[in-house]
Amino acid sequence: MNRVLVDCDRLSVVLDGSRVLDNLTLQVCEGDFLGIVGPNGGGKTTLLRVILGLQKPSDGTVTVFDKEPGQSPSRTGYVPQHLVFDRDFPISVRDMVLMGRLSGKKPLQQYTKSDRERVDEALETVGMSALKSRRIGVLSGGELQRTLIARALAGDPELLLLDEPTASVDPVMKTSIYDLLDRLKKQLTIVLVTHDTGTISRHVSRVVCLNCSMVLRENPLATLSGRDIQKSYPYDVDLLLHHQESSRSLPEKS
Ligand SMILES: Nc1ncnc2c1ncn2[C@@H]1O[C@H](COP(=O)(O)OP(=O)(O)OP(=O)(O)O)[C@@H](O)[C@H]1O
Repeated sequence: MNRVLVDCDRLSVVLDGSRVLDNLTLQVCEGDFLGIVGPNGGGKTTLLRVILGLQKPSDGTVTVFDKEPGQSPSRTGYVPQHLVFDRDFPISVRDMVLMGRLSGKKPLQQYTKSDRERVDEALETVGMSALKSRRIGVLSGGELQRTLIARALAGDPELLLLDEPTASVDPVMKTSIYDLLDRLKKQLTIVLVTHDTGTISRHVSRVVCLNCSMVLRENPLATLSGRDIQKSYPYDVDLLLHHQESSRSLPEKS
């Protein structure tokens, strides 16, 4: 088995009196591309926040790179679901991506030539080089997502956590973000929170469902059925099971 990077053992998180995660046991190993699906409010973002050290567990233990969460910031890249910023603030795409090099720097320490080179590589990787001088406030949803992915990559992480990176992008940009993740998964361990249940099976190596009753079911992809995913959602979902050569729909509805 590959090295365990994230180890959640009987993790529970209670927020404002509600048990958001309940007794969750989960490992993320080096080389995994793990998809996390589940309904709105199912605790997906909370799980990422625990892994990042931004949310303390109420019960259970979590280690990330064999340490307490948050102790290895330069090894973990994060692409948040929501970015709150002033759209009029005059910061360029390149400046935003440079922030990915801040980890480990002392206050007011200058960026180096190698920081800037790494940023240009990250922009190239996500296909944003041509827009590097553009103000972030005018970017489209897909361009902003690519910028945020570049910012995460600029820190040279070993583990990349993405929270719904395709939530507000059109189908073409969605495909291109998945193409990018397919390339990145050869070098990085990836945890992807998404509602794209019909798409992810083509890309990820494993899927974890955090469902309405906050009970975790973890299945090897081969045994994850349409009914399993449908049970996690309070409404009908369309599912496609993709094999390497062909695809077929799963008509199961509970
Ligand atoms: N700081 C907080 N205080 C109280 N409740 C919170 C807090 N943060 C999150 N919650 C609640 O915890 C639950 C899980 O939230 P979380 O954002 O983890 O869900 P999610 O699965 O990522 O949802 P979505 O798919 O809508 O993004 C929600 O009901 C949310 O309102």
